[in-house]
Amino acid sequence: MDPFQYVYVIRNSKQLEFHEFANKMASKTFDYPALSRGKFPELKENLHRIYQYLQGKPLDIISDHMMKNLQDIFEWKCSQATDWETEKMYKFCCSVMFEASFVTLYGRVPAADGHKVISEIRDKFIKFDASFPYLAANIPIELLGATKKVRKELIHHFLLQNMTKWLGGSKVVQARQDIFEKYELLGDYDKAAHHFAFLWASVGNTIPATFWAMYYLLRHPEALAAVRDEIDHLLQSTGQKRGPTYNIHLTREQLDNLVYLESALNESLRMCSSSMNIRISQEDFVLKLEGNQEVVLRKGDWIALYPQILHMDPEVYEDPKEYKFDRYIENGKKKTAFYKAGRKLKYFLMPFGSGISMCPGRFLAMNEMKMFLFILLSHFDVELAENKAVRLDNSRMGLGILLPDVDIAFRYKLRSLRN
Ligand code: HEM
Repeated sequence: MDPFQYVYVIRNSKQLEFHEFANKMASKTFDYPALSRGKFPELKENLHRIYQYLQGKPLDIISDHMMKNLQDIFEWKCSQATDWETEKMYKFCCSVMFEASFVTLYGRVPAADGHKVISEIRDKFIKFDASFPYLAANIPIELLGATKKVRKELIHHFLLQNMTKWLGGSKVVQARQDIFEKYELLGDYDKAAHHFAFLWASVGNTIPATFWAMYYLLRHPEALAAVRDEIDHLLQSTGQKRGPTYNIHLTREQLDNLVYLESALNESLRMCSSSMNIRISQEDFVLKLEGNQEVVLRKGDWIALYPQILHMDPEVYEDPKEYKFDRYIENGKKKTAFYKAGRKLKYFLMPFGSGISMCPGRFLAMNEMKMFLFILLSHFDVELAENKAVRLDNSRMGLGILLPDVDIAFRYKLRSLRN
Protein backbone atom coordinates (compact mmCIF):
# COMPACT_ATOMS: atom_id res chain seq x y z
CA MET A 1 0.00 0.00 0.00
CA ASP A 2 2.96 2.32 0.48
CA PRO A 3 4.40 3.42 -2.89
CA PHE A 4 7.81 4.16 -1.34
CA GLN A 5 8.14 0.41 -0.64
CA TYR A 6 7.34 -0.65 -4.21
CA VAL A 7 10.95 -0.41 -5.27
CA TYR A 8 12.06 -2.99 -2.68
CA VAL A 9 9.58 -5.51 -4.03
CA ILE A 10 10.29 -4.75 -7.67
CA ARG A 11 14.05 -4.98 -7.44
CA ASN A 12 14.02 -8.36 -5.65
CA SER A 13 12.93 -10.06 -8.85
CA LYS A 14 14.98 -13.19 -8.20
CA GLN A 15 13.25 -14.09 -4.95
CA LEU A 16 9.93 -12.48 -5.83
CA GLU A 17 8.81 -14.08 -9.05
CA PHE A 18 5.64 -13.58 -11.07
CA HIS A 19 5.92 -16.10 -13.91
CA GLU A 20 4.72 -19.09 -11.94
CA PHE A 21 1.50 -17.29 -11.07
CA ALA A 22 0.98 -15.71 -14.51
CA ASN A 23 1.76 -18.99 -16.26
CA LYS A 24 -0.75 -20.95 -14.20
CA MET A 25 -3.49 -18.41 -14.71
CA ALA A 26 -2.85 -17.83 -18.43
CA SER A 27 -2.50 -21.49 -19.37
CA LYS A 28 -5.82 -22.27 -17.71
CA THR A 29 -7.61 -19.24 -19.10
CA PHE A 30 -6.36 -19.61 -22.66
CA ASP A 31 -6.15 -23.41 -22.71
CA TYR A 32 -2.49 -24.10 -23.46
CA PRO A 33 -0.18 -26.43 -21.51
CA ALA A 34 1.71 -24.70 -18.70
CA LEU A 35 5.21 -23.59 -19.71
CA SER A 36 7.04 -26.19 -17.65
CA ARG A 37 10.82 -26.13 -17.93
CA GLY A 38 11.06 -29.91 -18.34
CA LYS A 39 8.60 -30.15 -21.19
CA PHE A 40 9.30 -26.86 -22.98
CA PRO A 41 12.88 -25.83 -22.18
CA GLU A 42 13.46 -22.06 -22.55
CA LEU A 43 10.07 -21.44 -24.18
CA LYS A 44 9.31 -18.65 -21.72
CA GLU A 45 12.73 -17.02 -22.27
CA ASN A 46 12.41 -17.33 -26.06
CA LEU A 47 8.98 -15.72 -26.03
CA HIS A 48 10.28 -12.90 -23.86
CA ARG A 49 13.24 -12.28 -26.14
CA ILE A 50 11.01 -11.41 -29.07
CA TYR A 51 9.31 -8.61 -27.18
CA GLN A 52 12.18 -6.62 -28.72
CA TYR A 53 9.86 -6.44 -31.77
CA LEU A 54 7.65 -4.12 -29.75
CA GLN A 55 10.44 -1.60 -29.08
CA GLY A 56 12.94 0.59 -30.92
CA LYS A 57 12.97 0.52 -34.73
CA PRO A 58 10.52 -2.43 -35.01
CA LEU A 59 8.09 -0.39 -32.88
CA ASP A 60 8.22 2.40 -35.48
CA ILE A 61 7.40 -0.08 -38.22
CA ILE A 62 4.51 -1.71 -36.40
CA SER A 63 3.17 1.71 -35.34
CA ASP A 64 3.25 2.89 -38.98
CA HIS A 65 1.25 -0.19 -39.98
CA MET A 66 -1.22 0.46 -37.19
CA MET A 67 -1.65 4.08 -38.33
CA LYS A 68 -2.32 2.99 -41.88
CA ASN A 69 -4.75 0.27 -40.79
CA LEU A 70 -6.58 2.65 -38.46
CA GLN A 71 -6.99 5.18 -41.27
CA ASP A 72 -8.25 2.49 -43.66
CA ILE A 73 -10.84 1.42 -41.11
CA PHE A 74 -11.95 4.99 -40.36
CA GLU A 75 -12.24 5.63 -44.09
CA TRP A 76 -14.23 2.44 -44.66
CA LYS A 77 -16.46 2.94 -41.65
CA CYS A 78 -16.93 6.69 -41.29
CA SER A 79 -16.12 8.57 -44.49
CA GLN A 80 -19.81 8.93 -45.41
CA ALA A 81 -20.54 10.92 -42.25
CA THR A 82 -21.25 14.28 -43.90
CA ASP A 83 -24.12 14.60 -41.44
CA TRP A 84 -24.23 13.50 -37.79
CA GLU A 85 -23.98 9.72 -37.30
CA THR A 86 -24.78 8.26 -33.89
CA GLU A 87 -23.12 5.16 -32.45
CA LYS A 88 -22.44 3.58 -29.09
CA MET A 89 -18.99 4.59 -27.95
CA TYR A 90 -17.68 1.32 -26.49
CA LYS A 91 -18.95 -0.62 -29.48
CA PHE A 92 -17.26 1.88 -31.80
CA CYS A 93 -13.89 1.79 -29.99
CA CYS A 94 -14.07 -1.99 -29.85
CA SER A 95 -14.84 -2.39 -33.52
CA VAL A 96 -12.11 0.02 -34.73
CA MET A 97 -9.37 -1.01 -32.30
CA PHE A 98 -10.01 -4.72 -32.60
CA GLU A 99 -9.85 -4.75 -36.36
CA ALA A 100 -6.86 -2.39 -36.61
CA SER A 101 -4.91 -4.37 -34.00
CA PHE A 102 -5.84 -7.69 -35.54
CA VAL A 103 -4.76 -6.67 -39.05
CA THR A 104 -1.56 -5.06 -37.74
CA LEU A 105 -0.51 -8.07 -35.68
CA TYR A 106 -1.93 -11.09 -37.53
CA GLY A 107 -2.51 -9.73 -41.04
CA ARG A 108 -5.36 -9.02 -43.36
CA VAL A 109 -7.90 -11.69 -44.15
CA PRO A 110 -7.78 -11.57 -47.95
CA ALA A 111 -11.29 -12.90 -48.64
CA ALA A 112 -13.81 -10.45 -50.10
CA ASP A 113 -15.58 -10.54 -46.74
CA GLY A 114 -12.38 -9.93 -44.73
CA HIS A 115 -14.07 -7.31 -42.52
CA LYS A 116 -16.85 -9.80 -41.79
CA VAL A 117 -14.46 -12.56 -40.78
CA ILE A 118 -12.69 -10.24 -38.35
CA SER A 119 -15.96 -8.97 -36.92
CA GLU A 120 -17.05 -12.56 -36.30
CA ILE A 121 -13.81 -13.19 -34.41
CA ARG A 122 -14.41 -9.92 -32.51
CA ASP A 123 -17.94 -10.91 -31.48
CA LYS A 124 -16.66 -14.22 -30.12
CA PHE A 125 -13.83 -12.36 -28.41
CA ILE A 126 -16.35 -10.09 -26.64
CA LYS A 127 -18.26 -13.15 -25.40
CA PHE A 128 -15.07 -14.77 -24.14
CA ASP A 129 -13.87 -11.53 -22.55
CA ALA A 130 -17.10 -11.22 -20.55
CA SER A 131 -16.13 -14.48 -18.80
CA PHE A 132 -12.48 -13.51 -18.39
CA PRO A 133 -12.76 -12.31 -14.74
CA TYR A 134 -14.44 -15.60 -13.78
CA LEU A 135 -11.78 -17.67 -15.51
CA ALA A 136 -9.09 -15.60 -13.81
CA ALA A 137 -10.85 -16.29 -10.51
CA ASN A 138 -10.53 -20.02 -11.18
CA ILE A 139 -14.21 -20.72 -11.86
CA PRO A 140 -14.34 -23.92 -13.93
CA ILE A 141 -15.09 -23.06 -17.55
CA GLU A 142 -17.78 -25.75 -17.60
CA LEU A 143 -19.86 -23.51 -15.31
CA LEU A 144 -19.61 -20.52 -17.64
CA GLY A 145 -22.28 -21.24 -20.23
CA ALA A 146 -21.01 -21.19 -23.80
CA THR A 147 -17.53 -19.88 -22.89
CA LYS A 148 -15.79 -23.21 -23.50
CA LYS A 149 -17.30 -23.56 -26.97
CA VAL A 150 -16.54 -19.93 -27.84
CA ARG A 151 -12.93 -20.29 -26.66
CA LYS A 152 -12.46 -23.39 -28.76
CA GLU A 153 -13.85 -21.65 -31.83
CA LEU A 154 -11.61 -18.65 -31.23
CA ILE A 155 -8.55 -20.84 -30.88
CA HIS A 156 -9.41 -22.63 -34.10
CA HIS A 157 -9.08 -19.36 -36.00
CA PHE A 158 -5.40 -19.38 -35.04
CA LEU A 159 -4.55 -22.83 -36.35
CA LEU A 160 -1.59 -22.65 -38.70
CA GLN A 161 -3.66 -23.53 -41.77
CA ASN A 162 -5.81 -20.43 -41.11
CA MET A 163 -3.03 -18.07 -40.06
CA THR A 164 -0.97 -18.75 -43.19
CA LYS A 165 -3.83 -17.29 -45.26
CA TRP A 166 -3.57 -13.91 -43.51
CA LEU A 167 -1.39 -11.39 -45.32
CA GLY A 168 1.05 -8.81 -43.99
CA GLY A 169 1.12 -9.72 -40.31
CA SER A 170 3.72 -8.48 -37.86
CA LYS A 171 7.24 -9.65 -37.09
CA VAL A 172 6.36 -10.31 -33.48
CA VAL A 173 3.63 -12.80 -34.40
CA GLN A 174 5.81 -14.40 -37.09
CA ALA A 175 8.64 -14.79 -34.57
CA ARG A 176 6.24 -16.39 -32.06
CA GLN A 177 5.13 -18.82 -34.77
CA ASP A 178 8.77 -19.72 -35.56
CA ILE A 179 9.47 -20.38 -31.88
CA PHE A 180 6.43 -22.63 -31.42
CA GLU A 181 7.52 -24.71 -34.43
CA LYS A 182 10.67 -25.68 -32.53
CA TYR A 183 8.68 -27.40 -29.78
CA GLU A 184 7.50 -30.80 -30.91
CA LEU A 185 5.53 -31.33 -27.73
CA LEU A 186 3.32 -28.34 -28.52
CA GLY A 187 0.34 -29.56 -30.52
CA ASP A 188 -1.31 -27.49 -33.27
CA TYR A 189 -4.16 -26.54 -30.92
CA ASP A 190 -1.67 -25.50 -28.20
CA LYS A 191 0.18 -23.19 -30.57
CA ALA A 192 -3.11 -21.67 -31.70
CA ALA A 193 -4.09 -21.16 -28.04
CA HIS A 194 -0.83 -19.22 -27.46
CA HIS A 195 -1.66 -16.95 -30.40
CA PHE A 196 -5.12 -16.39 -29.02
CA ALA A 197 -3.64 -15.44 -25.62
CA PHE A 198 -1.43 -12.85 -27.34
CA LEU A 199 -4.46 -11.43 -29.13
CA TRP A 200 -6.20 -11.07 -25.79
CA ALA A 201 -3.16 -9.31 -24.29
CA SER A 202 -2.98 -6.93 -27.23
CA VAL A 203 -6.61 -5.77 -27.22
CA GLY A 204 -8.15 -6.80 -23.87
CA ASN A 205 -6.90 -3.66 -22.15
CA THR A 206 -6.40 -1.38 -25.13
CA ILE A 207 -10.08 -1.35 -26.08
CA PRO A 208 -11.45 -0.19 -22.69
CA ALA A 209 -8.50 2.22 -22.26
CA THR A 210 -9.34 3.79 -25.63
CA PHE A 211 -12.97 4.08 -24.57
CA TRP A 212 -12.10 5.94 -21.36
CA ALA A 213 -9.66 8.26 -23.13
CA MET A 214 -12.37 9.21 -25.63
CA TYR A 215 -15.15 9.39 -23.05
CA TYR A 216 -13.29 11.73 -20.71
CA LEU A 217 -12.25 13.99 -23.59
CA LEU A 218 -15.85 14.31 -24.77
CA ARG A 219 -17.04 14.95 -21.22
CA HIS A 220 -14.55 17.82 -20.84
CA PRO A 221 -14.84 20.38 -23.64
CA GLU A 222 -11.74 22.31 -22.48
CA ALA A 223 -9.68 19.11 -22.73
CA LEU A 224 -11.11 18.29 -26.13
CA ALA A 225 -10.33 21.79 -27.41
CA ALA A 226 -6.73 21.72 -26.14
CA VAL A 227 -6.01 18.29 -27.60
CA ARG A 228 -7.63 19.11 -30.91
CA ASP A 229 -5.65 22.34 -31.08
CA GLU A 230 -2.43 20.43 -30.57
CA ILE A 231 -3.37 17.93 -33.28
CA ASP A 232 -4.35 20.63 -35.79
CA HIS A 233 -1.16 22.48 -35.06
CA LEU A 234 0.94 19.40 -35.74
CA LEU A 235 -0.85 18.78 -39.03
CA GLN A 236 -0.34 22.38 -40.06
CA SER A 237 3.31 22.52 -39.07
CA THR A 238 4.09 19.31 -40.98
CA GLY A 239 2.15 20.42 -44.06
CA GLN A 240 -0.27 17.50 -43.82
CA LYS A 241 -3.93 17.80 -44.63
CA ARG A 242 -6.78 15.91 -43.14
CA GLY A 243 -9.24 15.03 -45.81
CA PRO A 244 -10.78 12.26 -47.80
CA THR A 245 -7.49 10.48 -48.49
CA TYR A 246 -6.74 9.54 -44.88
CA ASN A 247 -3.05 9.63 -45.49
CA ILE A 248 -1.52 11.11 -42.36
CA HIS A 249 1.90 9.99 -41.24
CA LEU A 250 3.24 10.53 -37.73
CA THR A 251 6.83 9.90 -36.70
CA ARG A 252 7.73 8.61 -33.26
CA GLU A 253 9.04 12.04 -32.33
CA GLN A 254 5.82 13.72 -33.39
CA LEU A 255 3.76 11.22 -31.39
CA ASP A 256 6.03 11.77 -28.38
CA ASN A 257 5.66 15.53 -28.64
CA LEU A 258 1.88 15.50 -28.40
CA VAL A 259 2.07 16.44 -24.74
CA TYR A 260 -1.58 17.37 -24.24
CA LEU A 261 -2.79 14.20 -25.92
CA GLU A 262 -0.37 12.13 -23.85
CA SER A 263 -1.32 13.84 -20.63
CA ALA A 264 -5.04 13.35 -21.32
CA LEU A 265 -4.38 9.69 -22.06
CA ASN A 266 -2.29 9.23 -18.91
CA GLU A 267 -5.00 10.89 -16.88
CA SER A 268 -7.65 8.49 -18.14
CA LEU A 269 -5.28 5.54 -17.55
CA ARG A 270 -4.76 6.76 -13.99
CA MET A 271 -8.49 6.68 -13.41
CA CYS A 272 -9.46 3.41 -15.11
CA SER A 273 -6.53 1.06 -14.52
CA SER A 274 -6.74 -1.49 -11.79
CA SER A 275 -4.02 -4.05 -12.37
CA MET A 276 -2.54 -5.78 -9.37
CA ASN A 277 1.18 -6.65 -9.51
CA ILE A 278 1.60 -10.05 -7.92
CA ARG A 279 4.84 -11.72 -6.83
CA ILE A 280 5.38 -15.08 -5.16
CA SER A 281 8.27 -15.70 -2.83
CA GLN A 282 10.58 -18.40 -4.23
CA GLU A 283 12.31 -19.14 -0.93
CA ASP A 284 12.19 -18.29 2.74
CA PHE A 285 13.81 -14.88 2.96
CA VAL A 286 13.76 -11.54 4.68
CA LEU A 287 12.54 -8.69 2.51
CA LYS A 288 14.27 -5.51 3.57
CA LEU A 289 12.15 -2.42 3.28
CA GLU A 290 12.73 1.28 3.76
CA GLY A 291 13.82 2.53 7.15
CA ASN A 292 15.24 -0.78 8.42
CA GLN A 293 11.84 -2.41 8.27
CA GLU A 294 11.77 -6.10 7.42
CA VAL A 295 9.18 -8.63 6.36
CA VAL A 296 9.88 -12.30 6.95
CA LEU A 297 8.59 -14.21 3.96
CA ARG A 298 8.07 -17.94 3.59
CA LYS A 299 8.48 -19.77 0.32
CA GLY A 300 5.15 -19.50 -1.50
CA ASP A 301 3.99 -16.28 0.21
CA TRP A 302 2.30 -13.76 -2.06
CA ILE A 303 2.96 -10.05 -2.26
CA ALA A 304 0.62 -7.77 -4.15
CA LEU A 305 1.13 -4.15 -5.16
CA TYR A 306 -2.09 -2.37 -5.98
CA PRO A 307 -1.21 0.85 -7.79
CA GLN A 308 -4.79 2.06 -8.03
CA ILE A 309 -4.43 3.10 -4.40
CA LEU A 310 -1.50 5.28 -5.47
CA HIS A 311 -3.43 6.60 -8.49
CA MET A 312 -6.27 7.68 -6.20
CA ASP A 313 -4.13 9.00 -3.35
CA PRO A 314 -5.10 12.65 -2.65
CA GLU A 315 -1.63 13.27 -1.25
CA VAL A 316 -0.19 12.49 -4.68
CA TYR A 317 -3.00 13.63 -6.96
CA GLU A 318 -5.12 16.53 -5.77
CA ASP A 319 -8.84 15.78 -6.24
CA PRO A 320 -8.05 12.30 -7.50
CA LYS A 321 -11.60 11.56 -8.61
CA GLU A 322 -11.55 14.53 -10.96
CA TYR A 323 -10.35 14.24 -14.52
CA LYS A 324 -7.72 16.91 -15.15
CA PHE A 325 -6.44 16.50 -18.68
CA ASP A 326 -3.27 18.54 -18.08
CA ARG A 327 -2.21 16.81 -14.85
CA TYR A 328 0.89 15.43 -16.54
CA ILE A 329 2.07 18.74 -17.97
CA GLU A 330 4.26 21.37 -16.35
CA ASN A 331 5.39 24.51 -18.12
CA GLY A 332 4.31 23.07 -21.44
CA LYS A 333 6.42 19.92 -20.96
CA LYS A 334 5.73 16.41 -19.71
CA LYS A 335 5.49 16.37 -15.92
CA THR A 336 7.32 13.50 -14.28
CA ALA A 337 7.82 14.75 -10.73
CA PHE A 338 5.07 13.72 -8.33
CA TYR A 339 5.32 13.85 -4.56
CA LYS A 340 3.81 12.26 -1.50
CA ALA A 341 4.36 13.87 1.88
CA GLY A 342 6.99 16.12 0.30
CA ARG A 343 9.02 13.21 -1.11
CA LYS A 344 9.45 12.53 -4.78
CA LEU A 345 7.95 9.27 -5.99
CA LYS A 346 9.83 6.87 -8.24
CA TYR A 347 6.53 5.27 -9.29
CA PHE A 348 3.50 7.48 -9.79
CA LEU A 349 1.60 5.96 -12.73
CA MET A 350 1.54 2.19 -13.25
CA PRO A 351 -1.16 1.04 -15.65
CA PHE A 352 1.33 -1.25 -17.35
CA GLY A 353 2.61 -3.05 -14.27
CA SER A 354 6.16 -2.95 -12.96
CA GLY A 355 9.60 -4.52 -13.15
CA ILE A 356 9.76 -8.05 -14.53
CA SER A 357 6.03 -8.24 -15.20
CA MET A 358 5.82 -4.89 -17.00
CA CYS A 359 3.76 -4.96 -20.18
CA PRO A 360 5.98 -5.42 -23.25
CA GLY A 361 3.31 -3.82 -25.44
CA ARG A 362 3.14 -0.55 -23.51
CA PHE A 363 4.84 1.64 -26.13
CA LEU A 364 2.70 0.25 -28.90
CA ALA A 365 -0.43 0.58 -26.76
CA MET A 366 0.26 4.28 -26.10
CA ASN A 367 0.94 4.89 -29.80
CA GLU A 368 -2.20 3.04 -30.86
CA MET A 369 -4.44 5.02 -28.55
CA LYS A 370 -2.83 8.31 -29.55
CA MET A 371 -3.27 7.47 -33.23
CA PHE A 372 -6.91 6.49 -32.75
CA LEU A 373 -7.66 9.81 -31.04
CA PHE A 374 -5.55 11.72 -33.56
CA ILE A 375 -7.54 10.40 -36.52
CA LEU A 376 -10.87 10.78 -34.76
CA LEU A 377 -10.32 14.37 -33.66
CA SER A 378 -8.56 15.57 -36.79
CA HIS A 379 -11.25 14.30 -39.16
CA PHE A 380 -14.45 14.55 -37.16
CA ASP A 381 -16.54 16.77 -34.97
CA VAL A 382 -17.45 14.52 -32.08
CA GLU A 383 -19.82 14.96 -29.15
CA LEU A 384 -21.75 12.94 -26.61
CA ALA A 385 -25.31 12.16 -27.67
CA GLU A 386 -26.53 11.11 -24.24
CA ASN A 387 -26.23 12.73 -20.88
CA LYS A 388 -25.74 9.88 -18.49
CA ALA A 389 -23.03 8.97 -16.04
CA VAL A 390 -20.76 6.12 -17.03
CA ARG A 391 -19.00 4.43 -14.13
CA LEU A 392 -16.23 1.90 -13.77
CA ASP A 393 -17.46 -1.69 -13.67
CA ASN A 394 -15.37 -3.13 -10.86
CA SER A 395 -15.87 -6.78 -11.76
CA ARG A 396 -12.35 -7.13 -13.16
CA MET A 397 -10.67 -5.22 -10.39
CA GLY A 398 -7.04 -6.28 -10.13
CA LEU A 399 -6.94 -7.61 -13.68
CA GLY A 400 -6.21 -4.57 -15.83
CA ILE A 401 -8.25 -1.77 -17.34
CA LEU A 402 -11.81 -1.67 -16.01
CA LEU A 403 -14.71 -1.68 -18.43
CA PRO A 404 -17.54 0.87 -18.34
CA ASP A 405 -20.74 -0.24 -16.57
CA VAL A 406 -22.89 0.94 -19.50
CA ASP A 407 -22.27 2.03 -23.06
CA ILE A 408 -23.07 5.60 -24.12
CA ALA A 409 -24.13 7.10 -27.44
CA PHE A 410 -21.99 9.70 -29.23
CA ARG A 411 -22.21 11.36 -32.62
CA TYR A 412 -19.64 12.28 -35.20
CA LYS A 413 -19.57 14.21 -38.45
CA LEU A 414 -16.78 14.93 -40.91
CA ARG A 415 -15.17 18.27 -40.08
CA SER A 416 -15.37 20.97 -42.68
CA LEU A 417 -12.02 21.20 -44.45
CA ARG A 418 -11.97 24.95 -43.86
CA ASN A 419 -11.87 25.06 -40.05
C1 HEM B 1 -3.76 0.07 -22.53
C2 HEM B 1 -3.24 -1.05 -22.98
C3 HEM B 1 -2.51 -2.08 -22.16
C4 HEM B 1 -2.42 -2.20 -20.79
C5 HEM B 1 -3.02 -1.30 -19.71
C6 HEM B 1 -1.59 -3.36 -20.52
C7 HEM B 1 -1.25 -3.81 -19.26
C8 HEM B 1 -0.51 -4.94 -18.99
C9 HEM B 1 -0.11 -5.40 -17.68
C10 HEM B 1 -0.46 -4.70 -16.37
C11 HEM B 1 0.59 -6.54 -17.84
C12 HEM B 1 1.26 -7.35 -16.73
C13 HEM B 1 0.35 -8.36 -16.18
C14 HEM B 1 0.96 -9.07 -15.00
O1 HEM B 1 1.51 -8.40 -14.11
O2 HEM B 1 0.88 -10.28 -14.99
C15 HEM B 1 0.66 -6.82 -19.26
C16 HEM B 1 1.26 -7.93 -19.81
C17 HEM B 1 1.35 -8.16 -21.16
N1 HEM B 1 0.95 -7.30 -22.18
FE1 HEM B 1 -0.02 -5.58 -21.95
N2 HEM B 1 -1.22 -3.92 -21.73
C18 HEM B 1 -1.74 -3.16 -22.74
C19 HEM B 1 -1.57 -3.34 -24.10
C20 HEM B 1 -0.80 -4.33 -24.67
C21 HEM B 1 -0.52 -4.48 -26.07
C22 HEM B 1 -0.98 -3.52 -27.16
C23 HEM B 1 0.23 -5.62 -26.22
C24 HEM B 1 0.82 -6.27 -27.45
C25 HEM B 1 0.78 -5.88 -28.65
C26 HEM B 1 0.41 -6.18 -24.90
C27 HEM B 1 1.09 -7.36 -24.63
C28 HEM B 1 1.28 -7.89 -23.38
C29 HEM B 1 1.90 -9.19 -23.14
C30 HEM B 1 2.41 -10.15 -24.22
C31 HEM B 1 1.95 -9.36 -21.75
C32 HEM B 1 2.51 -10.57 -20.99
C33 HEM B 1 3.97 -10.33 -20.76
C34 HEM B 1 4.71 -11.54 -20.26
O3 HEM B 1 4.76 -12.54 -20.94
O4 HEM B 1 5.28 -11.43 -19.20
N3 HEM B 1 -0.20 -5.37 -23.99
N4 HEM B 1 -0.02 -5.82 -19.95
